Amino acid sequence: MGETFSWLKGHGTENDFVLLPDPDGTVHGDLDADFVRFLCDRHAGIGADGVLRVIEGSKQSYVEDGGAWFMDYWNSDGTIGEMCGNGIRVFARYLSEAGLTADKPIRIGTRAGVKEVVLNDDGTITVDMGEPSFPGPAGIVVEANGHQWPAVHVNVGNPHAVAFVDDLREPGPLLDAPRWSPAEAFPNGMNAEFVVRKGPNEVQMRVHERGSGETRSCGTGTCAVAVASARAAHQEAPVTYKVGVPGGVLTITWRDDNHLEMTGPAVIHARGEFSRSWLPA
Ligand SMILES: N[C@@H](CCC[C@H](N)C(=O)O)C(=O)O
Repeated sequence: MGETFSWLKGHGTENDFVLLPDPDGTVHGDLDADFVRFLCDRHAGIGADGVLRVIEGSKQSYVEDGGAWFMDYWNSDGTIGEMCGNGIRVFARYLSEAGLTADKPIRIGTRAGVKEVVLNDDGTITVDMGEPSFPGPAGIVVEANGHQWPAVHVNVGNPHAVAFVDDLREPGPLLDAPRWSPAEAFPNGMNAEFVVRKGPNEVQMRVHERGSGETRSCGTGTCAVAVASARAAHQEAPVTYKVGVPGGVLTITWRDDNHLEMTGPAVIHARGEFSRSWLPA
């Protein structure tokens, strides 16, 4: 059967990931884009929106402070994202179920810095997502299927364009990545969120993720949407939003220390062994 490696699958509000345990970094070395694309392929591979390689913080060389455990996150098209909000909850769930940590909080390193993650008694997981920033410029426009909307740039470790729409059907099928102008607003691409307000502290959104297409949820996207919604309504921190996505609901608090706190579910729902001899030639 050749050399095998173990994998798991997990999801957070139906944003799904292949996890690759690689504690000392010797199982997968440097992941490559072709391998990630194959793993995420829903027909020929295992199928997922992204890959999370699980490596000890001291065994990785991507960032200075890798935390106790480092989340090596990849989008399904083989590109790297700085941060993944749903992924980090799934990552923490795996660490806990595998008995790899009992820390409270768990310090998880990402390419957007170390995040503190707490497993709550009610089964949810809370992540300190850090401080948002609003790099601008003013006057950003997002376009999909011939429709255009004004958008705001919110960075929560990765870049988001948040656009308020009248109806979530307005953007149409998000088969292609939404475009934006001016071009320099997002030099490294962006994740696009389309949002409708449901109540004073409740919104519903769709997301097209950079590198993964339209997904059923995006944790960093819900953070960007919560803070953009609060600012649009002239609400000040602390404020809590329920953010609905096609795959569930996340609770986002913009704390008075300016940090965003994300709480939501995460499950591991499959595991297996894979032989490298099964990889396409
Ligand atoms: N699904 C994620 C975001 C993953 C990264 C994103 N596609 C990017 O390239 O920035 C989440 O839950 O935050």
